[in-house]
Amino acid sequence: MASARSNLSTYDESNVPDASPLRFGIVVADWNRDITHKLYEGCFDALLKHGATEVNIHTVQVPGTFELPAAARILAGREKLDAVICLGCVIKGETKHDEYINNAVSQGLVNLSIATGKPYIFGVLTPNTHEQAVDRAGGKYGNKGVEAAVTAIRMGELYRSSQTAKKSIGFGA
Ligand SMILES: Nc1c(NC[C@H](O)[C@H](O)[C@H](O)CO)[nH]c(=O)[nH]c1=O
Ligand SMILES: CC(=O)[C@@H](O)COP(=O)(O)O
Repeated sequence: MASARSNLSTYDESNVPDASPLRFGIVVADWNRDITHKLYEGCFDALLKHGATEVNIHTVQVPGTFELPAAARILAGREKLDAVICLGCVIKGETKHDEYINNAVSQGLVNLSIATGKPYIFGVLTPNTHEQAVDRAGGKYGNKGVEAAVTAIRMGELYRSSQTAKKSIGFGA
């Protein structure tokens, strides 16, 4: 459903678990930083709103969206995390470069999620214009960073409970 019909910042709060036990990574791309920093603000505030603590939110910045999967994997190897949120904005140019970035990053993050069992969240805007990005970074269609945070809380809780179950029946983490 298009963002115009389903605001990115609107969700069922009763469906969001307590985030206080959860540990999050956030990786933010510098490209289009006027947009990505708005995504980060929305994401960070949404995590805190649902109980996450600042000490459990680990943030790194990378040059561009293409670097998000590698940095996310590095961060997940350095910190014990229940979910890793990746924030970027790839605005269509004259060539197909945007398609190569977006396809690589989306595939990379889903591959990481499936291979590791840990949720890597795709918080990347792929607009045709800067205006479309503004609309989705705290504008009239909400904030993609909020959507990414809520997804990370729900998936992070699922991951953490799976790790707890493993320990309870004797499997290592
Ligand atoms: N054009 C955009 C880029 N391009 C840079 C790539 O993400 C990458 O850093 C470079 O290809 C070197 O590996 N990145 C964005 O995040 N957004 C863009 O619109
Ligand atoms: C998506 C991008 O990397 C963008 O800056 C490329 O622009 P262009 O396709 O006009 O070279």
